[in-house]
Amino acid sequence: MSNFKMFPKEKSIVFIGFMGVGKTTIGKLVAQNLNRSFIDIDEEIEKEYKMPTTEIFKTIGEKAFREKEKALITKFCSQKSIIISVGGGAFLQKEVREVCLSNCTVIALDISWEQWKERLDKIIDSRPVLKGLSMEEIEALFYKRKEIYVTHHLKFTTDHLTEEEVANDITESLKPISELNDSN
Ligand SMILES: Nc1ncnc2c1ncn2[C@@H]1O[C@H](COP(=O)(O)OP(=O)(O)OP(=O)(O)O)[C@@H](O)[C@H]1O
Ligand SMILES: O=C(O)C1=C[C@@H](O)[C@@H](O)[C@H](O)C1
Ligand SMILES: [Mg+2]
Repeated sequence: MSNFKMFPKEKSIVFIGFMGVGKTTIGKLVAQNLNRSFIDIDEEIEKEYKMPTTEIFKTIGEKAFREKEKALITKFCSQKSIIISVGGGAFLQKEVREVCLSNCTVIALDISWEQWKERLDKIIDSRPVLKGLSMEEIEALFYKRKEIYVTHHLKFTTDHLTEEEVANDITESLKPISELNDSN
C-alpha cells in the first residue's frame, strides 16, 4: 500500500543508469508491457538537431547538448503516465535529478563492471563520452558515475539477465501498483 501512495499510476517513469546499461532497450519493452508511450531523450535531442549525438558533441558541443537534455527532460517529466529513458549523463545535472525525482518514479538500472565491459564494443562508436578513453579511464568513469545514480525510487540489477527478463521483472513489480490504481 505504501508503494501505491509513493508511485501512483499517473506518475511517469524515468529510467536512469550508466550508458549501455539498457535504459533505451528496457524502457521501450516496459512501455510496451504496460501499454504506455515511450520517450527516449537522446532520440529527441537527435531529432531536434537532426544529427547523431556524436555529431552534436563535435559541432555544437557537450554544453549545448546538456542544456537541450535538461529542457527536454523537464518538458517530458511534466507529462503523465509515460515511460522516459534519459541519457547516461543526464543525472549529472542537479536540476535534472530534482525534476525527475519530484515528478516521476525514477528507476535505476544497475550492472556490474565485469558484465558491462563485455558490452563496450556495441556502444563505443555512438557514445562520444567514451571516445579516446583507455579501459582504466572508462572503469574510473563507471565507478564515479555510480554516485549520480544513487538517488532513485527503485533499483533493478541487470546482471546475467536478458533485456526481456529485466523488462518483465520491472513490469511485474509495477503491476500491483497499476492494478491498485485501476481499482481506485
Ligand atoms: N540485459 C541485457 N543483456 C544484453 N545486452 C543488453 C542488455 N540490455 C541492453 N543490452 C544491449 O546493450 C546495448 C546498449 O543498450 P541501450 O542502448 O539500451 O543502453 P542505454 O542505457 O540506453 O545507453 P545510453 O545511456 O548510452 O543511452 C544495446 O546493444 C542493447 O541491445
Ligand atoms: O553518459 C553520457 O554522458 C551520455 C550517454 C548517452 O546516453 C548520451 O546522452 C550521450 O552520449 C552522453
Ligand atoms: Mg539510451
